[in-house]
Amino acid sequence: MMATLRIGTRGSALAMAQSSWVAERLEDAGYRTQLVSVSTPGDRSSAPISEIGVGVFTSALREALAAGEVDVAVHSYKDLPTDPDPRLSLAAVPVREDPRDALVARDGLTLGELPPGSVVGTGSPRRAAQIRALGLGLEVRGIRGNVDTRMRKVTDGEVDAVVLARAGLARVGRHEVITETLDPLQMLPAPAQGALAVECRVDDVDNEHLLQSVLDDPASRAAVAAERAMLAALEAGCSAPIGALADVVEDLDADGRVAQRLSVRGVVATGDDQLVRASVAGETTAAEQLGRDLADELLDARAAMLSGPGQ
Ligand SMILES: NCc1[nH]cc(CCC(=O)O)c1CC(=O)O
Repeated sequence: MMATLRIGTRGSALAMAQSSWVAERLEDAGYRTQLVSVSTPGDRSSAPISEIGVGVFTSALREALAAGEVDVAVHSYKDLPTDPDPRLSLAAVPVREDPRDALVARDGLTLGELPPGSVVGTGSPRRAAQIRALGLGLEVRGIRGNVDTRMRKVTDGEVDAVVLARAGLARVGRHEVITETLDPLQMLPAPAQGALAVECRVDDVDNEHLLQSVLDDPASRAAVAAERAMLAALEAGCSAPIGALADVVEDLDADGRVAQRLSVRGVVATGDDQLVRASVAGETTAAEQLGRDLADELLDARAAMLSGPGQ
């Protein structure tokens, strides 16, 4: 008789939706699962993420996994620190949800329809910098809280709109509140947004193979690897004003054959709300190198902008 896989999860609606989704895939493949709730300091605090730190949502789950209290940890990939944990293995990156950001605005409005002076609530420096750079005269106000708390600020009239990950809304079945899905040309998502990271202990090799064979999606893994390598090379955490999005695209190779390539875009805010953008493309098998190349391009472009002729 096979042992039951204990899946560690945070108690939030989003975390429960994500770990239940993973549990269902495993059950469908014939494995028995059990969800084990793990509470984290990030769930208990309402301070800004920039104060409580990267990894606040994920470290308690990782500790429970490393200690053998659970066999599988399911994280929102974008919440994981870039430093690898040598005790753990990234067994699977399941097929990614829509990575884009979404606007939830009063009266069904889109970004372009919000009158100048409208207040957009977001605690994310990445989202704030990109909203300001649109030049629409929108005011950004820092807010935090779970998906429901943030949406309530719109219905209560405290802000005119909020920006949230589309994937988070979709996973909790609330995508109908979205008034506009933001084009990545205007709003590049956080590296790994919309993707899950499924971890197990590094020495739990059978479990690692099982999780990989049932759950891993190589295209999602490659895209996210490039975005995270860019982030790591820029030595920034999840709350930094950095966006990235990699897409697997069909392209013609040197011999005119259709081949899969990875196209990666990145954006960095300079601190005075100017944005620096760059993009690279290459082999999906070289995802991490592509991410590092993109980081180099962004750093060069930023240096050129900061030292260039002022206006
Ligand atoms: N930082 C919190 C967080 N972590 C993951 C998601 C959404 C799901 C995802 O991006 O995978 C969210 C909420 C949000 O950014 O709106």
